[in-house]
Amino acid sequence: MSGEGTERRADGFELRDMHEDEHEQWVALGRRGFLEARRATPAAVESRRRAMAGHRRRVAVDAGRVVATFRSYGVDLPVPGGSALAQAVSSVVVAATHRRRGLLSCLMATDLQEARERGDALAVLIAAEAPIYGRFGFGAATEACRWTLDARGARFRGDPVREGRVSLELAEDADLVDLAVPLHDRLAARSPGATPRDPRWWRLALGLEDDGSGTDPHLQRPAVVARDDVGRVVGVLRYRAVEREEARRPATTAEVLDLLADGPDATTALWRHLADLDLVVGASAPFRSPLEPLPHLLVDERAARQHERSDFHWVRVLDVPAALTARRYATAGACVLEVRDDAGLAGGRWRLEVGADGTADVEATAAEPDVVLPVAVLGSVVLGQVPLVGHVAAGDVDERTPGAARRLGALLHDPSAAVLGRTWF
Ligand SMILES: CC(=O)SCCNC(=O)CCNC(=O)[C@H](O)C(C)(C)COP(=O)(O)OP(=O)(O)OC[C@H]1O[C@@H](n2cnc3c(N)ncnc32)[C@H](O)[C@@H]1OP(=O)(O)O
Repeated sequence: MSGEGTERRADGFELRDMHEDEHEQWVALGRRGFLEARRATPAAVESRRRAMAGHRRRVAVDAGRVVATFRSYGVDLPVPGGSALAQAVSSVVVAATHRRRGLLSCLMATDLQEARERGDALAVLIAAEAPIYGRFGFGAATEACRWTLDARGARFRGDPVREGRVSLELAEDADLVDLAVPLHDRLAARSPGATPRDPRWWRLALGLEDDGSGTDPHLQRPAVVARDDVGRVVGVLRYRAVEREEARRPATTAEVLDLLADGPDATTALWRHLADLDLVVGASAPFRSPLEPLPHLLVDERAARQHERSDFHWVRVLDVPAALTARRYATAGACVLEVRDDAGLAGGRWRLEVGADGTADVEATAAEPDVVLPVAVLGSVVLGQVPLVGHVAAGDVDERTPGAARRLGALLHDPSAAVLGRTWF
């Protein structure tokens, strides 16, 4: 270290907090790093500055130029039945001229160490590519997929709209910020891994504020709000038409931008609304949970299809007792688990004891372990969405007591459908 918070590497690169006058370089590097075609407008540069205020922003600097960026900030990450203090990691970019020289590795090591020292239980991110983060102890903890609905073939089993339990109304973009924020927060609180969306998130998504991501405020994006019989907002749907015509017949698809639904009536009403649109042959909804109930709403379940299923949130455990006691469990049980962590942050041997009320006690122990697993596997299963059984079958889990991995898997599993959606940390 040379100076507070500054590290000068043998190759001369300086790793340190970003100076405020380097913000424009930060934004430019980010846009180049993600191969975006458009330069950031001055409004977008300012918007990014506001968005990142209060976040930890680290850079690598080579001869006065910012060549790498790394941002992190604290979130209350929803976990089954509660939430855990977590470090959200974002804006990870190394200039194309400076890659594979260990810059990300240095920035990540410092950030995870600081998060651990601050007392964060977890770190979380959304990976640009799957091979990047496993080496840092992250495991894929939620999955997302694209659901398509063949509107012409879709017949729904019930009709909650006609029964009057949910009513739909058109909404203007400007009104949606106030309507959607409380609904999303309510749903996210019970959705492991859900990413926070503050009013600014919505203003950007709605094109009411420019962050340079190219959201065009002139595009038509119809929006519908669902209310229950006492007028409470229980659903928000936004979509855009992807127009096509084949042989003088419409082949347009409704691409879902947001579909937030609290309960089966709202879920059915919003999917039915998409299926009933005129001039549209189908709906396509990216970044949804694979547990979306859509097929179960239909007479012909095959009118709904899952595509592009893939990892979404990646989680790294920083503090095993804090991570395991933050969540609730569906069944009682006990297990001694040994966590292996090459980075020396979270390794150890712990006795997990879950009581009948679903809360856990976790204590360090010298007892022989029932199960030995790498920290990345624990990160993958700690939100309850990814089953342990797949990791066992892959040989990543060392089961020392017969049947213990299956019992631990049953303790950790929480099959609640995550609220995902287009999102960013
Ligand atoms: C949370 C987020 O922000 S996700 C966004 C990630 N950013 C991007 O995808 C933008 C484009 N890519 C980049 O900017 C860079 O390639 C980064 C940030 C992904 C990696 O930065 P680098 O400084 O090159 O990583 P670093 O040199 O520390 O690599 C460490 C190891 O990871 C491997 N690695 C890094 N990136 C990748 C990748 N995309 N695919 C496969 N392996 C990778 C390296 O090969 C290296 O392996 P080794 O130790 O066996 O030699």
